[in-house]
Amino acid sequence: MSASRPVVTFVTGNAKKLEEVRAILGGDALPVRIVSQKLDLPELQGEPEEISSEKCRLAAEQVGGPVFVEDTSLCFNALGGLPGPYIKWFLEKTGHEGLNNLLAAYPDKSAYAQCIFGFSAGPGQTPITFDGRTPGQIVPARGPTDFGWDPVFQPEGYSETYAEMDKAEKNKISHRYRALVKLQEHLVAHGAELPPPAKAARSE
Ligand SMILES: O=P(O)(O)OP(=O)(O)OP(=O)(O)OC[C@H]1O[C@@H](n2cnc3c(O)ncnc32)[C@H](O)[C@@H]1O
Ligand SMILES: [Mg+2]
Repeated sequence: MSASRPVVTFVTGNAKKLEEVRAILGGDALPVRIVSQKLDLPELQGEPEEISSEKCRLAAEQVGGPVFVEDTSLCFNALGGLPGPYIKWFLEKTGHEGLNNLLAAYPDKSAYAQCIFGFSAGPGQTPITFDGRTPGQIVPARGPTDFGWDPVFQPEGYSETYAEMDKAEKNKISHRYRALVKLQEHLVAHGAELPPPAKAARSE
């Protein structure tokens, strides 16, 4: 039975994102089957919503069927929301310490993590976006360093950084969780209308 469910491909080059998306979405409750494909898609400059939407449009063309992607931003309030969608490059070039140093001149260390999922029913189908935000503070790095900027982000109301938190705990309050709940609702409501699996989608 599960083999005939429409297939939706999560396109990402990031294994940790995939791990969290799988953990949050869980097993068989959806009317669609989620598979994944590792593609490094070009990302435009612009507002996070446009980046996610355009990334999704390209993913749908490349995969040739229903897809979703996500784009994650880390936004510092003192810097008007930067680095925002460019956090990947800031992190890569300056590291955790550099991210803290960016805020050295400002008393306001508040930030928010934002995740925007883009979903498209297939090539030529306009992407829909679903966003989720978690507010917090930028702090000196604490905890394991296996996922991006997790060690420097301490969510509001918690004394641990994302990195120090239990994975399950992070997944209950994270920006990714909050956005994914909305995508999940959409898939529950409309997933069965998607075309049945035609081309076998790749899974990894
Ligand atoms: O292929 P895609 O899905 O684009 O994967 P990516 O790693 O390029 O991801 P983004 O373009 O969304 O860039 C977001 C950056 O933030 C990091 N990141 C994403 N989600 C995170 C999270 O929940 N905690 C910590 N770091 C995260 C990620 O490793 C990137 O460096
Ligand atoms: Mg990317």
